[in-house]
Amino acid sequence: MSRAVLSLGGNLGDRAGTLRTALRALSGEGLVARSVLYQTPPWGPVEQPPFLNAVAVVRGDRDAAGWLALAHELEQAAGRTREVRWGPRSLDVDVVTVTADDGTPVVSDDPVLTLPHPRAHERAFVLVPWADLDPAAQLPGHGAVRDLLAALPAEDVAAVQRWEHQA
Ligand SMILES: Nc1ncnc2c1ncn2[C@@H]1O[C@H](COP(=O)(O)OP(=O)(O)OP(=O)(O)O)[C@@H](O)[C@H]1O
Ligand SMILES: Nc1nc2c(c(=O)[nH]1)N=C(CO)CN2
Repeated sequence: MSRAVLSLGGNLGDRAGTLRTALRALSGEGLVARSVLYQTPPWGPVEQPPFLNAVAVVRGDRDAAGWLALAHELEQAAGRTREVRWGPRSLDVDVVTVTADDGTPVVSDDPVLTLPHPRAHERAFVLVPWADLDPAAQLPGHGAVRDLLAALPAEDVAAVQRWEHQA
């Protein structure tokens, strides 16, 4: 058994419908908790519409590769095609962390699955929903999620806004 933190986001089509469908699918995959949906400005160099983002915690029989496979299944079910890096998409699911049941974090520098996710610590669209869901969350190798948020520019954090009030 392992526990994974997943980041979900999308900025094309029916964003809320797509995210809620993916979160419903996670209910059958050991969903432990999920954040509400947040509206977030696009992170990265590509000019594009705002995203909706959420974070989910799942626990089940899968190993790290199994959580990545699930992430890809959810993206495919949402009709995702891979085009521009960091560009618009109907659904992106990233594996942020995987933790074994004894608390050991999975660490990997394999480009097919890098863990913890190498950019999570600098993304308010990941850290805000994650801290909301689990105020004591830790990102292995980087420390407390709340401290990482405190280190980001305040305007980046403030721009991540609760879009629905109840999950
Ligand atoms: N922790 C991870 N979670 C998801 N994908 C990962 C991870 N580590 C490596 N990858 C690999 O990254 C590849 C590209 O992923 P994707 O197209 O979602 O990138 P992106 O969303 O544009 O960028 P980013 O990874 O910065 O969010 C995937 O095919 C996957 O194998
Ligand atoms: N706000 C926000 N920005 C992004 C997102 C995302 O999910 N949310 N995903 C991206 C793909 O890598 C690039 N930029």
